[in-house]
Amino acid sequence: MAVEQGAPPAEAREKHADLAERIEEHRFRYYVKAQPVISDADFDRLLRDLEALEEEYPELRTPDSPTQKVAGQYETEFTSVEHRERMLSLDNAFDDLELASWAERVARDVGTSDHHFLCELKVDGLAVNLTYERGRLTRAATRGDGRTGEDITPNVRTIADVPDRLRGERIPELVEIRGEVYFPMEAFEGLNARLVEAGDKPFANPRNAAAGSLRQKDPKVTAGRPLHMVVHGIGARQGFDISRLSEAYGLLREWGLPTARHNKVLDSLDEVREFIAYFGEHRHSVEHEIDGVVVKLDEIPLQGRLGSTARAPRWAIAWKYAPEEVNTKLIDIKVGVGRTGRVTPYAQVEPVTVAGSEVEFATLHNQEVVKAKGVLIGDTVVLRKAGDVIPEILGPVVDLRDGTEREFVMPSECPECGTPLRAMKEGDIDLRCPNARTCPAQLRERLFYLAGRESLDIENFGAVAAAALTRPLEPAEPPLVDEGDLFDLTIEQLLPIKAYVLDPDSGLPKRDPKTGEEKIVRIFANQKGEPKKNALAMLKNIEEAKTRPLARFINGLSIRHVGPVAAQALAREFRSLERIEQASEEELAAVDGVGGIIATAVKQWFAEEWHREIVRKWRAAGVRLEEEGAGEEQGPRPLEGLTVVVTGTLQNFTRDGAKESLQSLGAKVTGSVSKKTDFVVVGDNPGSKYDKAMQLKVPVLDEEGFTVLLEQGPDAAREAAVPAAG
Ligand SMILES: NC(=O)c1ccc[n+]([C@@H]2O[C@H](COP(=O)([O-])OP(=O)(O)OC[C@H]3O[C@@H](n4cnc5c(N)ncnc54)[C@H](O)[C@@H]3O)[C@@H](O)[C@H]2O)c1
Ligand SMILES: [Zn+2]
Repeated sequence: MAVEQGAPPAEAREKHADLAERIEEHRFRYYVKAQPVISDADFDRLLRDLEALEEEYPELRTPDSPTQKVAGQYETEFTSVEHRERMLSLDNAFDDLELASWAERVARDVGTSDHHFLCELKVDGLAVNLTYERGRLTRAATRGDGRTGEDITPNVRTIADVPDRLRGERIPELVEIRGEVYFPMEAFEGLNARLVEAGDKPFANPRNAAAGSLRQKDPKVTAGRPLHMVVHGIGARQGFDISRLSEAYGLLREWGLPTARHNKVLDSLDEVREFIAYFGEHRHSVEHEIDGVVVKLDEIPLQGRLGSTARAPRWAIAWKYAPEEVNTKLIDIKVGVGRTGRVTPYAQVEPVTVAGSEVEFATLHNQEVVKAKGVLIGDTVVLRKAGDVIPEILGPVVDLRDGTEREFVMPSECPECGTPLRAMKEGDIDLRCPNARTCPAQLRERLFYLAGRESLDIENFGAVAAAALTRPLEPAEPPLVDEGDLFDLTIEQLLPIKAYVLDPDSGLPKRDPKTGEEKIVRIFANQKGEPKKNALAMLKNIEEAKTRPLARFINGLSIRHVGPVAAQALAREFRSLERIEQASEEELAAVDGVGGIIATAVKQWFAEEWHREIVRKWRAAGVRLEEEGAGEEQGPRPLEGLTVVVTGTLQNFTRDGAKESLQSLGAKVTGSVSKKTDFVVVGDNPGSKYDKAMQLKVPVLDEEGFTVLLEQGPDAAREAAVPAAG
């Protein structure tokens, strides 16, 4: 096809001008105000759109296009300073193809296959240039447009990581050190709380907090912020010859500069891919937020051979991970009631996709947290979903407020039963619904937990069943008014039940997307009124659950402060629920892993008549509520006296299951390896406990060896162990 050399159509010019203007505006808000109004991902998309347009109409790619510049040139209240060497941005790779074609270009243009990749983490903060002259910090500046930055020397001097003087040997005449200043995630909530308290604007995320904290007129304000720095580059230099960037970092470190800990020099692109994949998985085990990996050519002479474009070096590329932060609208703040009556606010946001899943709700913990975050209902907020963690709201985008936003008010009554809420003890921040027995929310949540994995592990019994059995739309009388009748449920009781279909995240009724009406269904019966398969399965599973170990029952009672660990300890010590009930507070408190607070909570629990009634009904239904071999005819305890540590993932046991099996045979299970440990059971990905065991020559059992220990005892297991003991 013949290339037409005509001028770009007016439409394209307009689109270009519009995009360019928007990008400049967002850069100003981001770099100067530290209050961006769109997410980085949305910003990157705008820039990519502009690039695509310029790809199509190269004439539009003028030197002052945002694609050709590091950032804008802004008038600010700081003095401008020239960098001795330009500070550049980075080109991005968003997929493997882009990474591979970068590597290919590098290989072709350096003219030698003898080169190395230096992989670094991409720190999410703001770029700073430090100038050291004869070892003294003489200037610190922001990146600005890459040639001229802002002089922020007094502010940077307040950062503890940044040495005022370099120490050690071979200190050069002059060197520019480039790095990233960041604000730690853990300190972020506290900062916003203080800002809101003082009537100031909160920040939307830690990166903006870093920029805002550093670009302060008064360096005393900066000094009060816990800023850190990581060094990731070298600019101009005199009297400092380097041939490999990685080696230069070693020297910088000796001088006292905060170089990165996770850098790695690699030979091949495949290893680079592994590095990228590894930190994609372990993103949150790094001490600062990262948004990608920067791959650099390690050989400095070869870097020089490749040079730079107006915007970025050709010898480096930034691999960006999927963003974990998005902007969305905070539609409402609602409250939920948990199984112990705790009432927690949660955010309902306009649904967004982040880190691969759709998010509609985010936790807010309690009314104090809502206040500390400084968010208002109606705000645009930054929502973060990191790995498996529950989504959370970082902060509001204050600059988008239009005055219609309103403050959240914590309700004074339970949203499900109307009982006035209160703190259960003085000093408690959490408010609770005191109506433990009949509050539908608490009962539903308790049942859900009782049937859940940590307790009786009843399959086919989830949130929907818990709600349907306790608060059906029909019949008027629910089959369960508390957990007492759980083991007496019959299929006849289940068939007529009609209930809302609940959203598992919010516990709220789902709606028909077409009519907007709440979905109502017969939960346990089909159209013909016959039992559904899962109803029968549920009843069968409930029946089977009667024989679960005692600890699981204790855990499932939702006694305050009693979780799986305390439940184990109580079961192990007393071996029947009856004996736990009869024990004095002192006896309870004396048990290893129990203590005073739990002992009091257990006594208080049994003091309630309706709680004792639950236990009576369960017994009457055939639940034993004792450990096998309790009482006089105590079963054999072949592992009595042994101390065992379990680490890593086993195929046929959960961690708890492995523990329970050991404890039921009399072994003590502990969390750390010492000389007194008799065996360490090791599954997949065991970590440091395995190393410790090897070091101390403690016998290590794989899963097969573990089975030998359970079935044949310690002597046989010692033979099956990995390092022959002794
Ligand atoms: N939300 C908004 O409105 C808005 C506006 C402007 C820019 N931004 C965001 O800012 C970023 C773009 O800015 P950019 O030009 O700085 O590009 P960039 O963040 O993609 O990459 C360049 C920068 O990465 C930093 N960096 C971190 N770790 C590094 C390492 N190990 N080695 C080398 N450099 C490292 C350097 O400071 C360098 O200047 C993007 O994430 C963009 O989304 C957002
Ligand atoms: Zn209630």
